[in-house]
Amino acid sequence: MKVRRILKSSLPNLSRTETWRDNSRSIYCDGEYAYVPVLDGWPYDLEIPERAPYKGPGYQRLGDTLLLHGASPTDDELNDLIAWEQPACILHLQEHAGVMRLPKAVVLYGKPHDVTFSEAGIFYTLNPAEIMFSQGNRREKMRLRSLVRSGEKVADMFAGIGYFTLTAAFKGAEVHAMEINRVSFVYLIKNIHDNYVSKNVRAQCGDCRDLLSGTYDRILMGHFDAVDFLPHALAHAGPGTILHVHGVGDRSAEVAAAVEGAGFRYSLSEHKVKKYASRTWHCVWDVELR
Ligand SMILES: C[S@@+](CC[C@H](N)C(=O)[O-])C[C@H]1O[C@@H](n2cnc3c(N)ncnc32)[C@H](O)[C@@H]1O
Repeated sequence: MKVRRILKSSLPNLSRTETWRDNSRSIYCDGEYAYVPVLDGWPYDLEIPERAPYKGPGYQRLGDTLLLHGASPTDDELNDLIAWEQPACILHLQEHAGVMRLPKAVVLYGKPHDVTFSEAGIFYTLNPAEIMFSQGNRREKMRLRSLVRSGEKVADMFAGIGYFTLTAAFKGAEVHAMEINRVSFVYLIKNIHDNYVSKNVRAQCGDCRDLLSGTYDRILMGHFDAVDFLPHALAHAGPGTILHVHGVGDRSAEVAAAVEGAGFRYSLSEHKVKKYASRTWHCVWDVELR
């Protein structure tokens, strides 16, 4: 592979739009130097051997931090991954525990820290050792983006660091974001500010059951136990309100029973968000009240 050798410290000044740069290949770093792949026909400093592709366990990248799920990697797999991705930190996520879905993470390499990354034009900052971020919800965020209309009054009962709040605010909705975990709430406020949607979001730290107020056009219930919170959500809904109720497995009958119990006529549709376990899906039920 033909490369130009530059100081690693000057990487932030290197533009992706340099005409000589081969963006289809990754930059290789070794010590204080970075080796930037060069397109055919352009001057280069040296040729280095093609790297064998990484074949170890799958991982998720958030900024400069890698997250591994499932079985622990062997030492060889870990070393291959470090050489391949050159991360600052690698975490092995074992579970998301309790109602706050707090990650239980073992640090395999480096030191956990705040990471910033963008997804579909929205910037997120969080510390992945303290807060969950599911990239599997990306399709659901895109779906929400296509549904939300400017000026809608939206409640996000489980806002986390802003996964759905920011998406709705970007579409011009007036979002009431509620989050019980103080650590997540600090990131939520930062992410609202950093994405310039402060005028569209009212964020409150506390239990959504106590914070819901008035009637909403749309209610986002992004928690696996959302069905249990339906009576509280329905007390702040009216004809025309749309609820997005998340859950694992088939809980549509429970959703229907809660909505009927509150005296509403409704239409209900199910959407798959991501695979949760073999033959079990994380689903969202859209309920439109009449
Ligand atoms: C699954 S996480 C984040 C959900 C996010 N919408 C997503 O799609 O990834 C659920 C969040 O709900 C928060 N939470 C749990 N119970 C809550 C409650 N009663 N009121 C407000 N927030 C709550 C947790 O702290 C957590 O940040």
